[in-house]
Amino acid sequence: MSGTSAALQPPAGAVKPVRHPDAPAPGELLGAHYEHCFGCGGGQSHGLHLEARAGEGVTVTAEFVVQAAHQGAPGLAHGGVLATALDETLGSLNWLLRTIAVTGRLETDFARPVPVGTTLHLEAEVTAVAGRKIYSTATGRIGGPSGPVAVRADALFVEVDVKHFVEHGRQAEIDAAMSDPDQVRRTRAFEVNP
Ligand SMILES: CCCCCCCC(=O)SCCNC(=O)CCNC(=O)[C@H](O)C(C)(C)COP(=O)(O)OP(=O)(O)OC[C@H]1O[C@@H](n2cnc3c(N)ncnc32)[C@H](O)[C@@H]1OP(=O)(O)O
Repeated sequence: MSGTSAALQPPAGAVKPVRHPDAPAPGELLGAHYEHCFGCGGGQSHGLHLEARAGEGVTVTAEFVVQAAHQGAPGLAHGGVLATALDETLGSLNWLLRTIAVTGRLETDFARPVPVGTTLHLEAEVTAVAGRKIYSTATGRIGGPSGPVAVRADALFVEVDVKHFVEHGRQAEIDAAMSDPDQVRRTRAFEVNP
């Protein structure tokens, strides 16, 4: 059963997403967009360390191994952590569009419990774009990439200007990210179209 509400139905006039010509080739790992991102960054010891890979069109696949630090009930992944894995995977789609966007709405179905030690196999795709609104969907499977769906989500991301981060982020982290001598890291911290 899907939890998709009317708010996540693309409006009339929505168009198919267009893969950016400079998007990573299908099969290529996207790498972390920001070292301190809880979803994908290597600098978060209890983070998800999710690894996403470009697919065909505007799709990605990703893997997340549930660690003991991600428990809710004994031996089981916390639902909020699973929602984070879906959010991060969906967010990584924006790198294929080369659009800076943030999650406006995320609707999640939890279909099966996910034990600690499980590899969650995630797939996500952008389904439609309407102005600044980006509609997308994702699944997380267990027992292999073709295993049963344990979690799924539908989302609306909203395109923002880089000012969104500069105006709202804490100054220390903004300054650190902006002054990174590595141009790629500086750019990807905010997923800005270079
Ligand atoms: C750098 C990449 C990082 C990726 C990390 C993983 C993704 C994340 O977790 S991002 C972090 C979590 N998200 C956030 O912090 C976002 C917080 N929210 C906001 O900043 C704002 O509400 C924001 C930007 C989403 C929308 O605000 P604003 O820019 O003023 O746009 P606004 O005019 O309200 O909305 C634009 C359109 O989206 C729609 N919309 C906005 N929010 C929603 C929502 N929750 N549900 C449905 N529709 C919505 C509006 O109805 C509007 O539609 P229309 O154009 O048809 O009228």
